[in-house]
Amino acid sequence: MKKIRVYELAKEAGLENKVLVARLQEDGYQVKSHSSTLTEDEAREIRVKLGLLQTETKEKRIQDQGRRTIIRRRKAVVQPPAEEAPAAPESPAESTAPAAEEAEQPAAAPEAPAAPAEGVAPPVSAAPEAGPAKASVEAPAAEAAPEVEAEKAPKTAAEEAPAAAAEPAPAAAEEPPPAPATEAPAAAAAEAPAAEPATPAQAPERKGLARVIKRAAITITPSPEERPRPRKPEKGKKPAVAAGEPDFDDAAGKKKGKRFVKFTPEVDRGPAKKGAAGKRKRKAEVVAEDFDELGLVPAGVRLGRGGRGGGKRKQQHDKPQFAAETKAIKKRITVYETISVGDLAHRMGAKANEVIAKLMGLGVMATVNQAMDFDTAALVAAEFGYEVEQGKTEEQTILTLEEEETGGELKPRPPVVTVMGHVDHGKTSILDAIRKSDVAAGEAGGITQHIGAHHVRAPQGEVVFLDTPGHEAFTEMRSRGAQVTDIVVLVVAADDSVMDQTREAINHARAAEVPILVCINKIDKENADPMRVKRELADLGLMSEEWGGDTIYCETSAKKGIGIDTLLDNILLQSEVLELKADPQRHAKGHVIEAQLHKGRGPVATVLVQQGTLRVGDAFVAGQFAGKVRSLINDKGEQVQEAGPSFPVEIQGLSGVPQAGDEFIVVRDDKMAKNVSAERQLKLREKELATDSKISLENLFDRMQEGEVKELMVVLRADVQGTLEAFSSSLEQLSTDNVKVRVLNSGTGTVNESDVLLAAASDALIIGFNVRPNARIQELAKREKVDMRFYDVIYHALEDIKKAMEGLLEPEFIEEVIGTAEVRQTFHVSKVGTIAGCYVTDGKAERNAQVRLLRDGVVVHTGQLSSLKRFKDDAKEVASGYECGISLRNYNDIKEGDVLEFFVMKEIQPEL
Ligand SMILES: Nc1nc2c(ncn2[C@@H]2O[C@H](COP(=O)(O)OP(=O)(O)OP(=O)(O)O)[C@@H](O)[C@H]2O)c(=O)[nH]1
Repeated sequence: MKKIRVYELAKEAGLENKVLVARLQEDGYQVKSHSSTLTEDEAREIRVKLGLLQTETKEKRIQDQGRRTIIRRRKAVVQPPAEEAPAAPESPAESTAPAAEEAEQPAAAPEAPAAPAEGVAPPVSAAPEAGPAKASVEAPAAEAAPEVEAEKAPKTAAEEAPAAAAEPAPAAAEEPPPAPATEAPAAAAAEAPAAEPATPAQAPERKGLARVIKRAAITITPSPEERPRPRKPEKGKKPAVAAGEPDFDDAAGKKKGKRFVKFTPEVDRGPAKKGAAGKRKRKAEVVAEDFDELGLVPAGVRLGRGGRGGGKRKQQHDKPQFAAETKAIKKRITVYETISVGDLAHRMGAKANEVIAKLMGLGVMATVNQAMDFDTAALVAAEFGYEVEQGKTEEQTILTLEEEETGGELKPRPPVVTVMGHVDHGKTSILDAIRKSDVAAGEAGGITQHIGAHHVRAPQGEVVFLDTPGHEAFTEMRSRGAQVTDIVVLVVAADDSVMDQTREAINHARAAEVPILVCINKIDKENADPMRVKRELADLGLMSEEWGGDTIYCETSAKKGIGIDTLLDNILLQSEVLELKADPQRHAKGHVIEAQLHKGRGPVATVLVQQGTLRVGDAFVAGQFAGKVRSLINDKGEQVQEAGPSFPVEIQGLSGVPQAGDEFIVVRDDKMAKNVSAERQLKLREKELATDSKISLENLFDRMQEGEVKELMVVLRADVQGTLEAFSSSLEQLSTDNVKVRVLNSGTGTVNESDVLLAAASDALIIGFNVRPNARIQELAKREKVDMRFYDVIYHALEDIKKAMEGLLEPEFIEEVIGTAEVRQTFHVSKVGTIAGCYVTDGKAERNAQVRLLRDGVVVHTGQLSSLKRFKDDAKEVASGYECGISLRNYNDIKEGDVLEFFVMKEIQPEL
């Protein structure tokens, strides 16, 4: 027999796995997790409950109903309706439980007769009412009073509204009316205005149900607490309305429904979706539900579906079902990772000030935009009587589905290559030469469309080249989590030697653990000396195969087209070793290589498919944007219908422009794509507000303790090579059994952008000696949350790192740069020394601040001011945009173009 997994049903019902699992467990199914299996019969039963059989034909539904009816009849056989009916009146003022029972009884009475006559319909109507009433009592009630249809009620009630203990009463009131109208009032007496004469509803099966709806609407009028929540009755009604399904009856008024819909984030909406109407409703609600599920909708904010045609009916169906749960749930807030103070207040319907006050009470100082973690949010929410629950994101659901997705077999895929090297060593020329050897390009008349990557079909095989040569782009992609390159081709000019960027490229490729293939270019040049290049590279650990190493070397002349074939051969050889494979049958997944807003076509993105096959019409998420593939264009500018693994294609159909390096993933449908997109946008916002998680000397020890850090990676910069070497060797000696210290990249001169990107991508620290980064780099580091530390003395840096590794680093002071000034002119005044005529470019210059003199980003001197003047007057401080005269204490070597950086040391308050 075919087994069906819970998550499949959850997917069908658009429910979260855990919600469905909980519900099934509640219903007595033997399920443990979303991957538990169910028999077909069980699945069918559940689908009926969840309203998923709505799409079936009428006849089928009728059959379903019939099945149910049969069950009921069984009970009907036992029927003691008449007896129970009388019982009801006796326990009028009882608590909910009794009320429920009573409700059932009366319901049973009327139904019993109806059932035989019409089948399912009548019982349904009765059931719904009883259901809500029983919520808590359900099971026992059903058994105890083997009423015919009452059963249904308990079932549905159980599924939908365990929480609705208090409300059931009113519902019950409605139900009883039919047969023992008198009892109804009695039972409901305590609770109920709801007791309105629902009687007519039961009499005629479907018609009656329809009527009930109207009444239900009337019922709503009672005070909010008493609102009857007739869930099951809907079943009866639905059939009437929507092709006789056994669903439910929206006894609840439209108004009610709207109200409830607002709050219910993860309420099981399954049942509501039953009928054909349910389907429609589902669509109409998509947005509201999605946002609600995501917790994006603050409590109290209506997620109304507007007054569009059909909407009302849909609402009615939902409402009753959620009604019971609503009360409990509206006091619950779903938080994913963090939530801002403002958001939390909004969702609780409280003022941000109140929340801030509570936080202060807890010893936390926060601003309205500050993010709180889950635990803090839970504490604060509790103070307001709210419960906070950890949200499970749709993204996690995707991951689970992905894991469970059984695709086809893994097939070999072409390698993806990035070309790196020093400026002018010939990267672009090599790419051009390779492109010329592309058979397909030749066929297409050499017309190529620049889409950021090209797929070369050489006689030797297929290779994909990324068109963004250089290690910066490579590392920037990697810092965004995109590891798309399989092989790095390192271009070194034979007439030149290993240069700075050659070294950087090697370090970047190594940090990404991507194999390097060396291409010695420009061998046509007279002064070409490939051997020298090989020797230099061997010193850097890239030993050629012919010398016993494992690095493949090839020699080319991009200009003359020499060696290009060999280069391609070698790339394919290397890729064979890597055994690159992908499953073309899965949902497509890959990364955005580049994206832009095109004038006529809107947002377009070039993606590299890494897994599965991407097809026109696929719903997808790229970064924080959702979309549906409208068209696919390959690197030759041709429209294609699909793209398999390693193929770069340009897609149209995005809702926004993603960033290079963003993940691209095809999902089940548009709805899921939108959900994930909304989730990501929310997360991004939260992340921006949240504190960083990157490595820093302060958090090093904690992260070591948590086992997150096994290797401390460092990017070094110093004014002179000697310092670098001395520091590197001492630093590596700090390695312990638990943590290895590794220098990722080092170089002379100040910190540059690629250092920051490398550190960000590799979770590394940047340490500089006598160098200072410019404002742009500081800004970038801040954005990428990279910890940069600057020292004058090697010993201090080593001491800090050692302390940090031992958890003893207690930063008491932190340097705060308050301003910078540019030296525009210098004057020498005898007995005073050099006076610098400066222009304050940023912040302010302060007489008592410390100052650092920078020349080309390198610290030349650090000390204090001896004077700060505005014209002839001494000044305490000079603001940005003004000129001033500055002299430094005991230092005269100031030159035009130097930069003065003013800073103060601020004491850090120890954390409580
Ligand atoms: N003689 C000779 N010149 C070459 C060869 N390859 C490239 N060149 C020349 O070297 C110069 C730089 O080549 P590019 O391909 O632009 O180098 P690049 O590494 O892409 O340079 P950037 O994009 O600036 O980083 C150009 O003038 C090319 O014509 C070669 O194999 N032989």
